[in-house]
Amino acid sequence: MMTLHIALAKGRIHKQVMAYLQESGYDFPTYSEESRKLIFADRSGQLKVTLVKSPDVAVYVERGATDIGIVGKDVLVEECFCADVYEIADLNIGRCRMAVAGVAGNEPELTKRLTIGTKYPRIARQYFEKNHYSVDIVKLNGSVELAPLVGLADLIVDLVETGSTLKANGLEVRDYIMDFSARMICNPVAFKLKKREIEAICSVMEKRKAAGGKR
Ligand SMILES: Nc1ncnc2c1ncn2[C@@H]1O[C@H](COP(=O)(O)OP(=O)(O)OP(=O)(O)O)[C@@H](O)[C@H]1O
Ligand SMILES: O=P(O)(O)OC[C@H]1O[C@H](OP(=O)(O)OP(=O)(O)O)[C@H](O)[C@@H]1O
Repeated sequence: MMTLHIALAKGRIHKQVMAYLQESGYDFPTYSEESRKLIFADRSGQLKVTLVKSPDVAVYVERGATDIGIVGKDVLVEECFCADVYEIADLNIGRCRMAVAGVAGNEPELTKRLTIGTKYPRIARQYFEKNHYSVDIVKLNGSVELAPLVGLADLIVDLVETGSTLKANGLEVRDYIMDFSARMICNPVAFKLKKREIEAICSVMEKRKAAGGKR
């Protein structure tokens, strides 16, 4: 077997996937959640894992720097990565929904041009265009829930899982746009050359999915 190189989206996804891999018997001697290292080899030589920022996962895979990658579908849709990599599995982890939200009980005047705060400008623009709203999109990089509280935006478009961040900040969902989960993507050349290795890792992840995707 050849070594399979995987790019994992840093954050929730890498933590969950590394826990799965370790529970499934892969041993990464130099890995810990706190480590500042970015690349980890498994003792058996089967896997090498690289931690990268979410929007970069498909870049590494597309260019063949890694064979496969694991990243949220939200990022793939926003970055429009679909043509040059294969999406080979829905891992059923990192499940969340993209929602439009605003200050609870405070509906904005829909006839005026609305300002929308979001980490996902493309998804937000498409949604409001489809619904015939005229909007200004303000691209933010996190803590998006703050924007309507300080007058930076009328509404936000952001991910919701439990709803606790919205609730803690006095916001409510106005509409749901799409559901998302983590996907495995593959470089087309690696898909041919490392078929066996890719099938092996897919079956490890499938077992976890069948077990309910819980740690
Ligand atoms: N609250 C959530 N619950 C479940 N999955 C989530 C949640 N927020 C995000 N995700 C999913 O996990 C992926 C990674 O999100 P995470 O917040 O860990 O990283 P990130 O936002 O890229 O990190 P940062 O912006 O801090 O660099 C997202 O792209 C999405 O698919
Ligand atoms: O519905 P909940 O379970 O509360 O989860 C939703 C929150 O999780 C994500 O933020 P994250 O923790 O990634 O922080 P960020 O604001 O830095 O992106 C998302 O952007 C929401 O803010």
